[in-house]
Amino acid sequence: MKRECQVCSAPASFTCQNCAQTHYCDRNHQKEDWPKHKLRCAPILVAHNETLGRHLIAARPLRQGELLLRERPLVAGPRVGSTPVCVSCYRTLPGPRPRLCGRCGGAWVCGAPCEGGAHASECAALRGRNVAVNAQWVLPLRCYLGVKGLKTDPEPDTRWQDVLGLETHEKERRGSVRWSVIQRFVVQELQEAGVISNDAELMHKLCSIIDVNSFEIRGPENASGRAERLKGIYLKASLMSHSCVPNTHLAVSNDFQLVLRAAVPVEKGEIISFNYTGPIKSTTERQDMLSEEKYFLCRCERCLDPTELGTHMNSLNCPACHKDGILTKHETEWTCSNCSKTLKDDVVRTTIFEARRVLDTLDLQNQRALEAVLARFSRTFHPNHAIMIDLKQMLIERYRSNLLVEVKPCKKLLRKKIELCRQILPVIRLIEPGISRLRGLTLYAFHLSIVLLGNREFEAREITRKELISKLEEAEAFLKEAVFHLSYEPKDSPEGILFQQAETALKCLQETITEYQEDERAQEHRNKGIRRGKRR
Ligand SMILES: C[S@@+](CC[C@H](N)C(=O)[O-])C[C@H]1O[C@@H](n2cnc3c(N)ncnc32)[C@H](O)[C@@H]1O
Repeated sequence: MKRECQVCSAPASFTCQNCAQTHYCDRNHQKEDWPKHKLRCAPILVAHNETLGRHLIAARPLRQGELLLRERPLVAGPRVGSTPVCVSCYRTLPGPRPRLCGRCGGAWVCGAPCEGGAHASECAALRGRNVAVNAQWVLPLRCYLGVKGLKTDPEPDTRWQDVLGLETHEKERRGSVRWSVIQRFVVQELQEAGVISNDAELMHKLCSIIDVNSFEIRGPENASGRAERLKGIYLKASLMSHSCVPNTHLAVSNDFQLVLRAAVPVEKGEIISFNYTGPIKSTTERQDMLSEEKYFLCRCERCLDPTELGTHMNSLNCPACHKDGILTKHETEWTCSNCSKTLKDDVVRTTIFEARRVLDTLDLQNQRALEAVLARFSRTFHPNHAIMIDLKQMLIERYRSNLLVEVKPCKKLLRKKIELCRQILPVIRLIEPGISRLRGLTLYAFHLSIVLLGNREFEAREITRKELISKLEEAEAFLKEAVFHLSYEPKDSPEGILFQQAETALKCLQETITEYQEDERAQEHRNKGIRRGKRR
């Protein structure tokens, strides 16, 4: 195909290296066009097909870690089911009697500066109406006011037009439980408040758009370290399709900037994906979430494989032949790999549902309770079942906190923590190939326990210095890998802060290893001298 210069339409001999989509006749025209071109230059393109609808693909081969997209949300706000947060800065409200906005009189804010900011748009709409703001409808109302602004604002933000073009799945949603909940707690309340009058249909559409397209973002921490989860609409990122084995790493910084990178090398034309459900869910759970909330059936390699890529995150132990047989799902039935036992799908679903209920109500501070549930569930679930991996992560976190308060970290606890990390790391590697936040965090926890245990064992003369060095070298390899994964986290996020600690820890560990190696060499030298002396 003949290529034309973007500026003068002459035959083009240069191509933009980043997007591989725009061409120029010479470098001067490329430079001249850059201020305009940089606004839409990205190595990913919007494509369309029957199954996925609009989706993103790689415009050229992508390297691991390569930046694909940086985007700010068009709008953000509290998510449904949020605890009361300040409607402007989103910090969890302090104390039992938070302050009401002095202008609209209906929204909780944490102080006078928060009466403007993100709250400004609905504040103006609610003024004089004597309405108590409900966190459930703050984000839908913001979207509604943005869309309305297309007609009423003297200089409207045309991006709201694009919001109206986002996927809604309205047909599937109409008449559903979700539809009734929105009718009751969003549409009806806003109609009663006199804010949306005859616009019930538009409000339903906007709520559908939020449910199908929004991203979860972490709000800022309040003084006690608590952060609320929020929702934001990112116009370009929302075109990305789902895969249970995604090829991107997605991070959102404290100022809500979304940064998307290639988690693995990606070929030109390959679909760009991320995991809508989060990684630690079984196929049964992911499929339910995706069909109930996103209205599609995932057909990715992980979902189609009854063993979930060999991880067995969806497998149960056979109740007939116990741990020898593994039950996996085939069509609508679960069959044992070892005997003729079968289970009906609804029986397994009830088991998973009950187990999740137990997990949701567990006291995470109680190590013994967590260990008891792990032991109990290990009779039913494969050791790598998503529920078991979740529990193991909870225990790793519990052990970490318990170890922090000990002057001399308990060896038994360290061994338990190491064992759990060892068990979950291979699973994470398979379901989150390439750059992975979860892998970075687990590797960091893993390395630290190996170092602490090695030191304790060496102090107690249970291992030699040589053995300690080899343990520290093992920890160093894990820490290096943790640093690699965490280096892609936003600097101001908890994971980004851990990255800085990990980098410092790596330097210290390398120095310690060098010191021990020198001591070891000096010792060997002395020993050789002694042996020579004895021979003489
Ligand atoms: C956030 S939107 C993505 C953009 C959307 N495809 C569009 O055309 O606007 C999510 C919707 O995309 C479709 N989708 C995303 N990933 C999919 C997948 N792996 N298989 C089938 N449909 C998918 C589903 O309809 C889903 O509800």
